[in-house]
Amino acid sequence: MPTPEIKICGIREPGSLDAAIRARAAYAGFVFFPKSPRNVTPAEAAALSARAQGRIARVGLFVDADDAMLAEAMAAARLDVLQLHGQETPERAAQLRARFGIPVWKALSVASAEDVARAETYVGAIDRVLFDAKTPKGTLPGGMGLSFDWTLVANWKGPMAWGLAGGLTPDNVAQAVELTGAPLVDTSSGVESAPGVKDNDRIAAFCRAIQAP
Ligand SMILES: O=C(O)c1ccccc1NCC(=O)[C@H](O)[C@H](O)COP(=O)(O)O
Repeated sequence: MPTPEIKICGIREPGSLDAAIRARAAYAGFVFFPKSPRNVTPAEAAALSARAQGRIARVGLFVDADDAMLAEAMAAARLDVLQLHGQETPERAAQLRARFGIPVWKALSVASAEDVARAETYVGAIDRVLFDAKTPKGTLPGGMGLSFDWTLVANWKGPMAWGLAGGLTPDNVAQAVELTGAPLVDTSSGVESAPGVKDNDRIAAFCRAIQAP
């Protein structure tokens, strides 16, 4: 089985970015969502983005963001990928993909087979679906350290690229990859010491757990 690509999400500090790069993660995620403990301002993202340039791909994460917020973040942070983590419809995803001309990923929250099947409705609108855990009403729509039943996406053969997120840690990511065959894994709280505080040793351990020596 090929080694999955790795995305470390919710990076706010240069040291965490460097740790992700050293650990050979493919993607660094910057969260543009003021309610998140991982939120970055466009100015903070611009500095991180400059440091990341050419070393790791930059994913901007948004939750039902309006056009003005997206445009400001895009201009500041020179993002490589747009990740939509709210209730964005296929039409909205397609519109943003056309407007910004970069790949769009859509996170879908999963608790049942029907949730997984919703990916089909995004064919032609997105470049990758990220299956993430459903979170309780009134909490953040991601980054909560919750996982879902991985058998729902085991060896998923859908019409687009995909990735697995939700509750992945250095201790369980190898098992998750073994069970699902996910081509990309995404973690945030699993490599933190507190909400919004990345732990460089955990970033390294997470990547090591699924990479060939
Ligand atoms: O991380 C956040 O704070 C966040 C806030 C709002 C929407 C999504 C958010 N994170 C999404 C991610 O990309 C996470 O990596 C994914 O949900 C998995 O999180 P975790 O279970 O903490 O690894």
